[in-house]
Amino acid sequence: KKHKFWETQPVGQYKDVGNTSLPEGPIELPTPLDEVKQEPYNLPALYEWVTCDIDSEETCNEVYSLLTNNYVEDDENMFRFNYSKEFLRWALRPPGYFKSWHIGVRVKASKKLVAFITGVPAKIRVRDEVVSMAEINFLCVHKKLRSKRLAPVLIKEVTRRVHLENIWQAAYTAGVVLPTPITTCQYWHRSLNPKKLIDVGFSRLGARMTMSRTIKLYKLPDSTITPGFRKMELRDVPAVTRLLRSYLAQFAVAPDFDENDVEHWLLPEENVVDSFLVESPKTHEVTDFCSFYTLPSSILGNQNYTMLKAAYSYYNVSTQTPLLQLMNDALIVAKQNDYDVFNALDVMHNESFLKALKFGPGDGQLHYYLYNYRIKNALKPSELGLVLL
Ligand SMILES: COc1cccc(CC(=N)NC(=O)c2cccnc2OC2CCNCC2)c1
Repeated sequence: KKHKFWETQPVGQYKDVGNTSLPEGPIELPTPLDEVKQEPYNLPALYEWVTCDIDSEETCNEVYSLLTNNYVEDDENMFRFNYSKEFLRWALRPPGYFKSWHIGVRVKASKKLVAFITGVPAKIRVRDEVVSMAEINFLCVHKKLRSKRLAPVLIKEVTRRVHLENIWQAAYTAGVVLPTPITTCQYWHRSLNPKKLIDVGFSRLGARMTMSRTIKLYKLPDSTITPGFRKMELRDVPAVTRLLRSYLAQFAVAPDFDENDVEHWLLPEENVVDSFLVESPKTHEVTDFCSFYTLPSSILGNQNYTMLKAAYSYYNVSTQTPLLQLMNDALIVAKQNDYDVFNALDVMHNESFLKALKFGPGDGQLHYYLYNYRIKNALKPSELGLVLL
């Protein structure tokens, strides 16, 4: 029976789709904190819960290795996400984070880490309501422990720990369809190193295309073209926060970033997140912004390469520079830094540049979900202003 677990959860159920009489908002009311289950859920006999201290070099190594060998692969099992240790520390320690939401499962006897799930706190606006949520990510069960029904226990345990902090909603994404997406995004890829992408099977040589013609097709200028285009610095946080908040206001679902959030999520960190802005040479006003995060993938089974260096479009704001030109500069910077591919979802205004900048559609979709929060009508991807890692 499909979704045995999800039919027990406060999420939009298939039977409710289209039922516009149901109000938008929380599906279940909060439980009094003293009625939230105080002890962890039961695990199968040989396993125990552990809170993963991502600051610890040893634990961070264990988390990194578990994900490197057992996390999400593409549909053809040719690539596997390879989040770096510094990326994991960035992703899991935003302002107000809870160590208790970094949850692992160990084998009692060997202490081997065999499963993981995380939450981080976030203020997410849904239409006119700013809701305190947990962003759930990195759900991973070791390949050898699949179909032991561990994932539902991990999800219930992170939910319990989120409830203990008096937070009752969550946001998450998945490549699979569960009850019930708030929107379904298409992902797109822009080749930066077409020769490598074809060699590793990420892309295929187009019909009637030679390799040299393909390399020429994706060639980019050696330097960015927008006057005033530069890396974001700490001093830019107030201006970028203003710019981003007013831009994200147009979307039905978006993060409600304050300056601390912007400093954490958007200040450049090498090999983790890159952010650029346009400072008007005349007025010195910050008029535009673009950013991408770094998420390599292991290449499974290729003689010449082991890693795919991929950039993922993050938050982009255009008020004076055409978004097309701004994103072309982002591609140019990514190419300068030896990225092989630049990925983007068709969220926000991304559709306006995807084809023009020679992105090709990916072969999968990314579904967005809210936990314990009903929205009346599913969104179009262009109404979504939230990018999860
Ligand atoms: C190229 O290596 C891959 C390794 C594993 C999976 C995929 C396909 C895939 N599932 N891609 C995405 O989910 C994706 C495509 C474009 C933009 N963001 C994405 O996912 C992000 C956001 C959700 N968490 C994973 C990273 C590709």
